[in-house]
Amino acid sequence: IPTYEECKNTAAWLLDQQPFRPLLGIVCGSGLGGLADLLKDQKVMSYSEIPHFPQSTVQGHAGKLVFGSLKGTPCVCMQGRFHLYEGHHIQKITFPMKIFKLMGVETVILTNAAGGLNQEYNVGDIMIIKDHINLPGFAGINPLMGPNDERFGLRFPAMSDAYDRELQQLAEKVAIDLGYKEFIRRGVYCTLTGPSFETIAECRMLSMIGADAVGMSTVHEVIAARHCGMRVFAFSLITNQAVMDYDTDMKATHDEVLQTGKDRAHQLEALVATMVPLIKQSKTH
Ligand SMILES: O=P(O)(O)O[C@@H]1C[C@H](O)[C@@H](CO)O1
Ligand SMILES: Nc1nc2[nH]cnc2c(=O)[nH]1
Repeated sequence: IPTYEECKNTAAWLLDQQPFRPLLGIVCGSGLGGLADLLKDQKVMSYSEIPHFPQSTVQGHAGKLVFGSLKGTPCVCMQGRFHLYEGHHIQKITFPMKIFKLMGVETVILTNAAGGLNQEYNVGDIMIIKDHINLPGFAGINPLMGPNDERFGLRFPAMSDAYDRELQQLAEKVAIDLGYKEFIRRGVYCTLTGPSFETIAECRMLSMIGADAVGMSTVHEVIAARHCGMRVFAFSLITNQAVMDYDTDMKATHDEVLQTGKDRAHQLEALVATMVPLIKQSKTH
């Protein structure tokens, strides 16, 4: 488990290596690493060269930290995130959020690939996350377990306002302006640990408890980011339909997940590129 001092060291090391003082952090979901291409004057670092950073092990997660400028906003982008199923300790999964905070990041945009549970959703839909269900949390898996370091945040942080409502509205407006009305959604994301995809009975249960999409990430990062006071906006790309019916041969595959990411890359990039300059930061840069 990284200590506060180790987090400080990593943040200082990263600031030392390159000229950007990022105000915005972006996390790329499976197959969505192309978002990093939005950044200009890039300075790219491999996770393997960054002190205390875990390594990416999943196809579609390059394992690179990219600094750069997006229409004037200094950004840091994780091209590759960490998942519980890779065997990382939960506090390693959220370590980059602490590093973001210590580098001065104010707002985090997280993205993921998810299965659509809501029967009205189609593959290729972009779902603005309005809330989450931390199902592993029900079984005692929460990134804030263990001693609390007050330098990051409160022992008992609220999560009822985890997903910034102003940013949700902004994203919806931008999406409509870009002509995405037909495939922009707003819904509840539920995380599971993976790596197995869900059974039919599990998908039915998740839908009944109020989830619109299911994935294997994001929630832990969001909890950590909110704990240390960053604003959070997140969206899911619905890469596949969750299988809800015994009368079908349909099944989830990582290949389909990556393919849908490729197919929608252009629209996702336009959404983020249009949104970012409209996000007010408290610091000037
Ligand atoms: O990092 P994300 O949540 O986008 O990745 C999802 C969950 C699994 O890692 C993978 C399954 O295809 O996609
Ligand atoms: N758990 C889960 N994660 C996903 N990531 C992309 N699609 C899915 C899915 O159907 N289920």
